Amino acid sequence: MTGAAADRPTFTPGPDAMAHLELILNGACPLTGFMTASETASVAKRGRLPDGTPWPVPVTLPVPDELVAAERVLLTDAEGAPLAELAVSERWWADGGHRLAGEVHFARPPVHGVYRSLRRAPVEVRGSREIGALAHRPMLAVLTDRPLHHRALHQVRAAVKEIGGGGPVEVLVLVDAPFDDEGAVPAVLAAEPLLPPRTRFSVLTLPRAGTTDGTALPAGRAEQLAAHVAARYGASHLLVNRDPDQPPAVITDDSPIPLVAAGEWAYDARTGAWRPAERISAGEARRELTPTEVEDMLGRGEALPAWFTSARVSAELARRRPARVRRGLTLFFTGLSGSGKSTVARGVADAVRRAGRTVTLLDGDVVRRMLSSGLTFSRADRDLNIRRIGYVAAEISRHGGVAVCAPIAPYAATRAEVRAMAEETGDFFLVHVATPLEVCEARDRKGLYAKARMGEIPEFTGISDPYEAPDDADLVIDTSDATEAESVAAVLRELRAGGWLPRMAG
Ligand SMILES: Nc1ncnc2c1ncn2[C@@H]1O[C@H](COP(=O)(O)OS(=O)(=O)O)[C@@H](OP(=O)(O)O)[C@H]1O
Ligand SMILES: Nc1ncnc2c1ncn2[C@@H]1O[C@H](COP(=O)(O)OP(=O)(O)O)[C@@H](O)[C@H]1O
Repeated sequence: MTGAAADRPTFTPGPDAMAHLELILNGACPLTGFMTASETASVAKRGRLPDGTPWPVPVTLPVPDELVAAERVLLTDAEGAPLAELAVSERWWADGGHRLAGEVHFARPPVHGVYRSLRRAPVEVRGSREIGALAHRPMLAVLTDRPLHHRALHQVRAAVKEIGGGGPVEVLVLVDAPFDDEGAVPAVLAAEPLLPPRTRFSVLTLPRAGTTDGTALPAGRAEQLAAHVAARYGASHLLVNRDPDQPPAVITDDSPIPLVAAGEWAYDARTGAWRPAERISAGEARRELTPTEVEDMLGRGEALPAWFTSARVSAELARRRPARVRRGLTLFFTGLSGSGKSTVARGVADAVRRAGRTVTLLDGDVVRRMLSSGLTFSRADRDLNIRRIGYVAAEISRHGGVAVCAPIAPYAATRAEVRAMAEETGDFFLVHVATPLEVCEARDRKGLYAKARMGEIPEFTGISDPYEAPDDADLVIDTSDATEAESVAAVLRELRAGGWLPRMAG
């Protein structure tokens, strides 16, 4: 998003650049600004800045074309609050986009981000330790973006013992969470009583992209980034948990603090306790549940087993991911005009209501009157219309409701945005009403196709404007040869099978 002031435009960085900016502003990296092309190349190649300072990942600022000429740019959060001013020293180009490099000057303490009070800057954590004996105590950093179940808790306790040799060790849990979503934060905090006594928490957002083209960080670089950031927080060691199925990460000499490899722990079904895997007799070792297994159990409303995780963490996860019969759902119909979206959506909404759930029907016509009046059928306006629907649906979902949406939504990228938005607060289910154009046109309930054919309505979907058929639909229906009741029943069947409706309803 760009703003207008002539001499100093404003700009809200995207998620990765925002994470980069936060690293610069809070002192978690050795940089005072965004990298130049040569700094980026050096870091990508050698894991070091040109002056030899070790640093594992590019820290760059991609900007839209209209910002390229700017000398100074005011960087703001998503709500427009100023965060910092960039004094541009270099403009460069990578992977199809412009980048700006230059010093960043702090404007105002950031207030954005979920759990802001827990987003402690490294200096705050270090400062609170630089007195007396604390300064010399080892501090083990644990970076996580997921809840700590029994396995992880055992690994932390074992590493504390290994580092401290019986003496006191502090633990710093760094929770990597997105800015605009609580992520795993509450579930991680729920494990506090089960962690060693001297444990503190800090929330941060690490960049996910390892290169300028947005590809994910390779494993070795992700570990290095974690080690550098942890060291800035004052940690003396970093616990690293390598997936035994993955090839070992390349460890360079550049790690600022020692990496402590977490041992492999498993649940011993014979003794009923977690133990190092090598001490468990063959056939008795049970590995922890996978995230998919956890998600499935939560979806069915089942409590997570006590051998796997604590009741506290389990309760927190159940709060965030209630059983699907109570969880928010965005049921999104897409298809050509006249394909049957409104008719089927109405029938489904009634049945879902009868099943006892709270439903809001966001039908195309009503939305265009209430939320999107004044918008045209240009691509930009259609996208805006769909984003508005997605935003409202996600909020309905956040409160456990079912949002049934029935716009044409012709563009795949915009539907993907809505899916991402909706999945932050609940589930998303996409129904493609794939009735062929000929059938829709023959129905021509509102006489619009005839007008479009005569050129009286420009940009008419399917005639003179595109419709990108989804390849990610959860259900495809064609209403050409079905009755309305049959089409409605097809959708309800899927909702029941997925667990969003009690089995007998409808
Ligand atoms: N140019 C053009 N193209 C497509 N549709 C048009 C157009 N102009 C008006 N209409 C009528 O508007 C309804 C589609 O609005 P939507 O909000 O669902 O469209 S979009 O998702 O924003 O593309 C659509 O209603 P449905 O028949 O319910 O789909 C049309 O009746
Ligand atoms: N199986 C079916 N499901 C939905 N609509 C059907 C079906 N069979 C015929 N129709 C008719 O097709 C038309 C679909 O219109 P509508 O639901 O407004 O479509 P859209 O919202 O996609 O523009 C209605 O006149 C409806 O009666």
